[in-house]
Amino acid sequence: MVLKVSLIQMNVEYARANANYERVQRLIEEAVVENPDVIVLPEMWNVGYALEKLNEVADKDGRTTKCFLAGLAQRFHVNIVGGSVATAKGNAYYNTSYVFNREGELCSEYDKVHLFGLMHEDKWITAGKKMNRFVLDDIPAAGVICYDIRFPEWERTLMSKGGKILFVSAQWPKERIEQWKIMLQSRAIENQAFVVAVNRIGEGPNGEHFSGHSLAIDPLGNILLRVPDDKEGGFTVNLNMGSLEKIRGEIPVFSDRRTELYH
Ligand SMILES: NC(=O)CCC(=O)C(=O)O
Repeated sequence: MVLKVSLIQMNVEYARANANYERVQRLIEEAVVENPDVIVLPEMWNVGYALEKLNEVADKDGRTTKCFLAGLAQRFHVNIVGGSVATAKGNAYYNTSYVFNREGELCSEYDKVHLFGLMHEDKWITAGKKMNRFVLDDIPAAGVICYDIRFPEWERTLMSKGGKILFVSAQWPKERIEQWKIMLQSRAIENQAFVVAVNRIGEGPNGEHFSGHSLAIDPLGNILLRVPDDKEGGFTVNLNMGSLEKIRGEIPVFSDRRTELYH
């Protein structure tokens, strides 16, 4: 079985939610022409890292985003791994990811677990405490957000129940893009899973340059798609899901684990 995935690499306008919703809608409308099975968005695409303005711009209970993404998923009959958005829930702010299936049903809600101090995320955002596993078109998958990829034990835990695709949404600066690539290839190889990672482009509030470099990687670590740096659009890749069982059968890293020794 081949799964067609469209990576939406896009600029994010600082604190301008309406402009960003319009941009996502336009890019999804363009991407569906290629008839993808899954669409993937970057991190914090509703307002960027507008951390000091969260009281004005965070999406209350994610209501606007959920309604928006559910509507697009249903309208185009496509699964959407909705990157993440800044949300306000109770008295706290979160970096929240929503996943919708083709019927527009919410499959997962995940609050980023590892907060990135270098971009002051930990001062403003509350860390999540739950996993992000979901099933799309009968394929078990998991999702993480940006800095989460530096914690291989987190991805291992998420993928240890048979996950076949790891989705990553990010705002990862160009200056560390080589680390991004190496870590994503490592997460693919060690979990024998496809990795689909979408990074934003454009400039951040503290002078960061985000170049994109979104990637789709196969379970052997080969790069299937590298989106050109600084290019905006939907970029589509085919994942041959059939290749996975053979790879997992030949080198059974999950069943060869010695978890009794790992303390
Ligand atoms: N938004 C993020 O979590 C950025 C993580 C990052 O840049 C890193 O180097 O890690």
